[in-house]
Amino acid sequence: MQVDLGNVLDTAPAHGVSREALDRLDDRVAAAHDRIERGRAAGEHGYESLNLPNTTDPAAIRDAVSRFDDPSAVVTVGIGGSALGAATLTDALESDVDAYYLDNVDPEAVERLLDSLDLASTVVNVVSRSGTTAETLANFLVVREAMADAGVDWTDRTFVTTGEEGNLRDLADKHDLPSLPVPDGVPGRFSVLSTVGLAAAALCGHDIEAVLEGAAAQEARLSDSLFDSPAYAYGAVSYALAERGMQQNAMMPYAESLETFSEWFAQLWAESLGKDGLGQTPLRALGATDQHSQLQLYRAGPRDKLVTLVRATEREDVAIPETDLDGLAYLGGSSLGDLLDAEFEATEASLAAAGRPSVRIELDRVDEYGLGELLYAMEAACVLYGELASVDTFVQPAVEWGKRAARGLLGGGDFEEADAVEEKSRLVVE
Ligand SMILES: O=P(O)(O)OC[C@H]1O[C@H](O)[C@H](O)[C@@H](O)[C@@H]1O
Repeated sequence: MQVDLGNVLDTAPAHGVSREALDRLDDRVAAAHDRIERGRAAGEHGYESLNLPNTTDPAAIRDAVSRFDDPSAVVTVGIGGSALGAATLTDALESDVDAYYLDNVDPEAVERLLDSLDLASTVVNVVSRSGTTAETLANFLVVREAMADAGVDWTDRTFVTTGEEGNLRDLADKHDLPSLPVPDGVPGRFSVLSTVGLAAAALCGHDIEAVLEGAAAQEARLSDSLFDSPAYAYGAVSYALAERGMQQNAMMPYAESLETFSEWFAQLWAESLGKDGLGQTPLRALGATDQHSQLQLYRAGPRDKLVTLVRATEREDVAIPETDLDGLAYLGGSSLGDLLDAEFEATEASLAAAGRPSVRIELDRVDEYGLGELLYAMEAACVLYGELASVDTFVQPAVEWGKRAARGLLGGGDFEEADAVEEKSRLVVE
């Protein structure tokens, strides 16, 4: 994996993040790296996430799921970091096992999925670090009822990944369900390289060892200079640009297989860095599709965006047939991959021509190793950014207000937040 900052330097006159600015920032990167390494060595909360390539035991994961031989489908019931990491992996990789995610409580979507499944050959993978998340527990109760209605013993088809306490752990213990622990000191959005993200991938037959090898390769590149670490190069440039007004970061992979990765990145970046009135808003985009949807704004709208362009340099390809159709001869004889690459490079150059910064991230392939590199590098980039911005990267207190309000509205407790919902003013136009 490599990170190319060339476009940032080419557009430096428009935003000020020049080579000299990066040289000046590098001393702060060195200090941040030192803090990160001390946190990792001490197994401190959050920093422990960057130790996962060495602490996750893939054999234990494989052993725990081994009882489920040859499922037709895996339904992961979880939300946020308990679903998006696993989904990034299974949505990016091919498998004979269908992977689905119940990470919302939209009744029509839940019913549509359950009606489509052969529950007798489906594994239900329930994931919750806290074991108390309302959406996850509600969906699990619905899925369990559906299995009963289908004459399926839910205890035969359910796997649990959760913490040492909470409703889910109690349920797993009571019914002796196969389960895995979640690692201490690893927030959900940083947990893809642990049991949380890798159990579903293992159930789908993916090479989770290769995912960890890719992650370890990027861990080995962490250094006291942004110029020696792709992860730190990305984190430092994202921070420097945000400091100079690039308050948004459009994650735009040129690979359908990385579309879910953008959703995972959005949680990682938003929940980690959106603190104390600071942060960089992650936008989800897809190349080449969103050239025809978002590029107008990125190129000619407010000068407040970094665009992150991601691609694999090796992929399967499809030839474009030769044609005698007027005006289309230039397409014939090339390939869809050639066209995708041309669009990628044209978008990058188009942004540069308008003084808009972009960073190019290139993987060799979108395979388990490449995904491990990319996921680890983004996590390390995020941790570095948080150090440079002096925010508390590993907590997310702002999500609690809404949880208490929702719980109060459902009668789950006496919460003043629920009262605030009731008292909210309305201005309805019909
Ligand atoms: O894994 P769980 O405890 O169920 O939490 C699931 C998600 O919900 C929380 O509200 C946090 O915002 C996320 O960081 C977390 O990943």
